[in-house]
Amino acid sequence: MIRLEHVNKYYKTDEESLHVLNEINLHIKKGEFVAIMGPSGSGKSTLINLIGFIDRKFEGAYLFEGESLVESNDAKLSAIRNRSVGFVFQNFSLIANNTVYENVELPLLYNGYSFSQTKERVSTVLAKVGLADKAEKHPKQLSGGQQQRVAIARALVNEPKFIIADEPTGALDTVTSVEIMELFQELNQQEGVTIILVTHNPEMIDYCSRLIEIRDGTVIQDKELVK
Ligand SMILES: Nc1ncnc2c1ncn2[C@@H]1O[C@H](COP(=O)(O)OP(=O)(O)OP(=O)(O)O)[C@@H](O)[C@H]1O
Repeated sequence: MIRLEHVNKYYKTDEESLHVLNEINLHIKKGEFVAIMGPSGSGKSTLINLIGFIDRKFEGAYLFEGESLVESNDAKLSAIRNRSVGFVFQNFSLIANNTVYENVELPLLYNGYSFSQTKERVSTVLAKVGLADKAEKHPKQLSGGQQQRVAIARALVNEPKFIIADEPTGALDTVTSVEIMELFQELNQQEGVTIILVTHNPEMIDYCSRLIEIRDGTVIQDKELVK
């Protein structure tokens, strides 16, 4: 599904050029649950921004479902991003003044769904993440773990091809982190959701099917994890 070939990325200033991704070759298949680990500054965010169609300024090829996106303009890339990828962040990124329902509904607003289709989809994903009874609450009335479940529901509501979760448990306590990782695992194993997880926490890789380690912009290890 995701194929990177000889990808190099530089951040250039007047004085210097920083080589942040160095000859990345990666193939991520549908249904995988991939952990990306590496020290701070190793290039993880740069890599997921590229995979998530946020950044298209790099050298090399990105083939998504066999199609090269290098020539796509910003409008086409946003359209692909909206229908292909759901994002989950460390800080949840929910809108405080909106209800849970309104937060989850947001990605659907641009897609021309009817009121009843929207309601059906939002109810389905809220049930999937265990929040069927919280639709009318506001984020601040929920625990951190529940807020992250709302963010996961929002990421899923458009039925994306894959999910990028950037340190999704970074702001949560240990027990809640386990619950969130179990939810990701369940979504991956039972619903076939493809997940790319960035984490600093080695305990999180127990839930994943593959580990990619990055150092100084280079993949230093890429292995399947046997359960
Ligand atoms: N917009 C930018 N302009 C210049 N340099 C940048 C920019 N964004 C990132 N960098 C540099 O690129 C390198 C890789 O950064 P990146 O954010 O991808 O690392 P990371 O592995 O995600 O780190 P962290 O775990 O701290 O989030 C770092 O040296 C960083 O300082």
